[in-house]
Amino acid sequence: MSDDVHKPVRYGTSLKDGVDKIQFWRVFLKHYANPLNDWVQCWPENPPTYREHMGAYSSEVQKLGVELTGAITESLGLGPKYVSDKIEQGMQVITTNCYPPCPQPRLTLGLPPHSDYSCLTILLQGSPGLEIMDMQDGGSWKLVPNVDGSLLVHIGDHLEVLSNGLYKSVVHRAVVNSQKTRISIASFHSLGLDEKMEPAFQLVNENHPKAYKGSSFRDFLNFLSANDIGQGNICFLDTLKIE
Ligand SMILES: O=C(O)CCC(=O)C(=O)O
Ligand SMILES: [Fe+2]
Repeated sequence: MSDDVHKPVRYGTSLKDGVDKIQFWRVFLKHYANPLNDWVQCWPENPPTYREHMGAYSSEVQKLGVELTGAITESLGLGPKYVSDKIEQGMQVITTNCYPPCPQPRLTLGLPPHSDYSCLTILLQGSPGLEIMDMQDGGSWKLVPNVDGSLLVHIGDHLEVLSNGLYKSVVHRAVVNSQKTRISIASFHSLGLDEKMEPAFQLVNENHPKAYKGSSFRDFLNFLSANDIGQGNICFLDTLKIE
């Protein structure tokens, strides 16, 4: 069990076990994954096929993350290579979330409302439980249907920053149920640990002044380690906004 958010391999039950005030109905395993050869030997040895199977999944989903980032920067008029090479060399964190059945699911959450710090998150869910906040419907929670074999893609905080607010990061949470264990696998794609994400200068002008400060993945980890985000009153993106 580790509450040090800077560790490259962590498992635990809450966001920061024993530190955060509110505990959530989740166990997780979280580890770095890119470049695979640098990290795979730190991953769990059991079950014996874990490294092989998760390694194959991580590499494929990393390629998809690079491709999607290219398509998104192209849609912003920045060209497909604006950050995709940096994403290719950058951080990939894989989190496997396990939400056991909960006798009183209405009294807790699997994960509290949050947006991901990443540029992009690619999520595989085994059964429904992910909810997103629908800003076009007064901020109400909408359950994301589970389509077998499909992947879900979230815009993260760093893409909101890069686009100077044209793309919005998605606020989401995980709910639990009393019937069966739910598993999800999230792959977070970002720049290198110390590389700052800044709004693209091409998207900053008189009508759209720079709306966010630059920040790195390490800045996010420092924020996470200093704050209890499960209480719902503080989020990383808000600390980056320039009023
Ligand atoms: O389990 C889910 O559907 C959401 C997981 C998630 O939001 C996360 O790991 O950041
Ligand atoms: Fe998330």
